[in-house]
Amino acid sequence: MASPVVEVRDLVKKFGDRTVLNRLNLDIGRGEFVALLGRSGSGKSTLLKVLAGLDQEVEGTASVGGTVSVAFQQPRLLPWRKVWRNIVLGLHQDNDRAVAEKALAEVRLSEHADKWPLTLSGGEAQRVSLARALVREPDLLLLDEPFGALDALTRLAMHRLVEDLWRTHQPAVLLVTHDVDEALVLADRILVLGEGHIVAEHVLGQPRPRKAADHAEVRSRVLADLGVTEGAPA
Ligand SMILES: Nc1ncnc2c1ncn2[C@@H]1O[C@H](COP(=O)(O)OP(=O)(O)OP(=O)(O)O)[C@@H](O)[C@H]1O
Repeated sequence: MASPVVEVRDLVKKFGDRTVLNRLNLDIGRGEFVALLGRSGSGKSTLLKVLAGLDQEVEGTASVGGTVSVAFQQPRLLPWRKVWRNIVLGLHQDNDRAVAEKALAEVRLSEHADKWPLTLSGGEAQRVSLARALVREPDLLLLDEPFGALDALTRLAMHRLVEDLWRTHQPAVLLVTHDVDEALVLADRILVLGEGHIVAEHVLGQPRPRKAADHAEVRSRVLADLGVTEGAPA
């Protein structure tokens, strides 16, 4: 892989006596879209926190070549700042309304610039959160179950939006999800976390959009990796 944006080598993360990540290795290429699946408690969010630089008490190395933005399941907007000010919060040009408006147009929320976050729907708030992440033009975008709290139709619309934004901005993406179908639609590569490290990798075919039929076989294999009997929820 030419100059990976993420290089993780023998990463170990312990909480007290408990080893959550155990000699984990991972490379992500520039502009690559990777989905990370794993059973509840397998350490997905822990890995994202390490990559975001929020947890540095680890053994091994986790290097990121460039800037990182994170979007979480909960949008985490500041309720006392209008939507546009949330987007540019902390940027060096954080009074730059034009920057915020461009980002809002990209997530199709132009008319919401002057609203308060608490007046937004869940899907709208999540789009603001994406705009805030992308306005920093990150080399790596970490998405921690960003669509998990949304209804099914909104989630489908978000998938299309994220794919558009990914094509426009071309960050590498690491998406944590419980939804195998979401991973199949969005990712170039699906990784399965178990026993503290990557236990399976599935490379998905190009070009996009792939056909549903092409997904069926990979879907079965990912579910088997997760120890889920097909037909049962992951
Ligand atoms: N700050 C902490 N202190 C102690 N234990 C923690 C801490 N953070 C996470 N853990 C433990 O580490 C394990 C992995 O947690 P993590 O949140 O990374 O899992 P996950 O795969 O993201 O789970 P889920 O899919 O349910 O969100 C869990 O057993 C959790 O209880």
